[in-house]
Amino acid sequence: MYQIINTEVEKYLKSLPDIEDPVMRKMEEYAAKNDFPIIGREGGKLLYLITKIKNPSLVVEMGSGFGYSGYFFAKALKKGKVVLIDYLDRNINLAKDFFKEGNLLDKAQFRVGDAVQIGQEYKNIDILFLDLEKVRYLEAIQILEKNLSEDGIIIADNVLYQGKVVFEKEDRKAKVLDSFNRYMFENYFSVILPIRDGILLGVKK
Ligand SMILES: C[S@@+](CC[C@H](N)C(=O)[O-])C[C@H]1O[C@@H](n2cnc3c(N)ncnc32)[C@H](O)[C@@H]1O
Repeated sequence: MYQIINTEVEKYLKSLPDIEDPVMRKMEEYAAKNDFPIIGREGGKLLYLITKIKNPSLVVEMGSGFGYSGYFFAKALKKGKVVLIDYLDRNINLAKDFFKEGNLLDKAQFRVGDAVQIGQEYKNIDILFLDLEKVRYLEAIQILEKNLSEDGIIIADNVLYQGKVVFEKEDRKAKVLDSFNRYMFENYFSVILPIRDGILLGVKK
């Protein structure tokens, strides 16, 4: 794993005062205990901010895990819903439990199955969040882009892939992510924020 942000800067960022939400904290503890990769507090707060600014009617998450990223979307939603999709029943059931505890069940829809397949059922997606298998990012956007609303936003996590897109260009996943990033920069107005593992934001040109 390569260091994307200077360690001291990262420490400073983590030391700033933060929101307290017992369910969020519980989810972070679950992730740490089970070594489950989540977008993390800074990434989650970015999802929250974008949702507040955008005021979307429909958010679709591809690869929801046990609901941590979805929780930030749901918490920020004023209207509409977030669709959480994951392959694993176990993850989605856990997400339902956490959402229930956070009183957010009415903001969410839970789906089990392949996110690329299920995602296609939704039209006019205002925020499409990609956090599924990295090798499927390019396929996912190419299939789902027609389902985005006019000013839809794409958010993709892990696009720097622990720095491997820069330092291990021959790595199979790094290659696919590099192709995805290039596609997003050519066809969309995109930026990559070096938060944690790299988060890409894109809108139609
Ligand atoms: C990195 S974890 C998701 C973390 C979550 N987004 C968060 O930040 O809290 C990736 C998840 O995607 C799921 N997944 C991977 N490929 C998928 C696919 N094609 N369809 C549905 N789920 C998928 C895995 O089961 C795993 O739970």
